[in-house]
Amino acid sequence: MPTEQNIQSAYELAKARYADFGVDTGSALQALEKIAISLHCWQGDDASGYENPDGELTGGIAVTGNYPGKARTADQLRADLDLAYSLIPGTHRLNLHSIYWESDQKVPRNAILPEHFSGWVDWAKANHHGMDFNPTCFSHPMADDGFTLSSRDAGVRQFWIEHCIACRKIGDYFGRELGTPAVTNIWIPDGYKDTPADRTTPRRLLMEALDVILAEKLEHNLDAVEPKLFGIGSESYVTGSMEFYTAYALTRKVLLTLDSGHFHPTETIADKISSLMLFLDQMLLHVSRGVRWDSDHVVTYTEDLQAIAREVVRLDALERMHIGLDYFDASINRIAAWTIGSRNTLRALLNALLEPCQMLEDYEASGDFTSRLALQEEIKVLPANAVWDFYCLKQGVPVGMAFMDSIRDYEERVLSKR
Ligand SMILES: C[C@H](O)[C@H](O)[C@@H](O)C(=O)CO
Ligand SMILES: [Mn+2]
Repeated sequence: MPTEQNIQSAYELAKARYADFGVDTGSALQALEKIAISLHCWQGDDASGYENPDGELTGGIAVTGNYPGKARTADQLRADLDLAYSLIPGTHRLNLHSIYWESDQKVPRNAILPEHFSGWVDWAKANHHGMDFNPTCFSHPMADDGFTLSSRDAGVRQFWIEHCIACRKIGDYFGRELGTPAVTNIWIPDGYKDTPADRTTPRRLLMEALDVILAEKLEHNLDAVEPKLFGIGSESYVTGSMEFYTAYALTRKVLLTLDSGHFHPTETIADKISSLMLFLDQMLLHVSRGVRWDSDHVVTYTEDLQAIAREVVRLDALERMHIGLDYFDASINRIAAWTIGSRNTLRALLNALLEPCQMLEDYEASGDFTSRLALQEEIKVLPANAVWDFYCLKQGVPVGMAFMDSIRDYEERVLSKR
């Protein structure tokens, strides 16, 4: 492990190197410190929640693996999250799903109330986390035929409308209590395995249902809608497609969510952000990693991730972008999955903040594409990691792989005993 002295010296050298390109590493770190990533609670227990923890995960999403020690109670999940947050530099948010209520009795989804989440709010207050929220429109008998808000059955639609309205009110409660608005993100799994005869009716029903759900203005809640290209069992048609939700978000003035795993494998959301943000006020990103048919692998330091981070930073609109993680991996230590994905996302954002944008833009504006390419290649190998290590040191979190020591220790002391 590098000594503090070595980390400091490496940082000074990196600082001077970046200064040659007109980049101030100190300003980049100040900007990074303000970014709050929303950690997804469902990585901690394979999206089981407390309503029917041994039930099947449905809705065309899948968790594979059986790594020991998954959290089975809210207290366990919070303890696991505490460890993850302690290994990630900065102050971050929690993204909660509605099936993580706390109550002595089973609560029907259309009857959940703020009081069922007061334990989470107390914990978030004590630990300075903002919170975000999600209706859970899957893993439920009312979603068994694959349709929820766009179901042709009015009773089914009504149930999910009531659930989503209840969720928005809980989001508003989070926002009010924690002094930072909650983003309540609506994702539904609705779609057909095979070619539909009528593509319009489910979309019209979804549009009408969303209009009812979003009718009441809530001061502390921000609404978001999340498109998807396909899911397992909805390969041929998804009601909530990109075009549907883009048009919906633009006309209803809500946030559009882009999940980086929700598109064709060769399609990146990086190139969509600049276009959409010219027309949208705010956006939610679900940072994920698609691998073949799966949209939810742990976020690694890929070129795609770096390209997404560059677009977010170049927009100069970090206050208008909400950044959350979204993946499920039960084949490795779940706390490590949160930590690795979060640290990678932050590292990609730091790399983007260290980019000599002005130089690149000047070359481009003057038509000097040769120098633009030369500089783009040069900056790939500038010492960003020395700046990252220094940031971790200053934030009091482990540098490099040292975070694994805490995870192994916790695994031995706590997870192995569950
Ligand atoms: C569990 C989440 O609601 C889910 O991952 C959603 O955001 C999604 O991306 C579904 O594919
Ligand atoms: Mn998502």
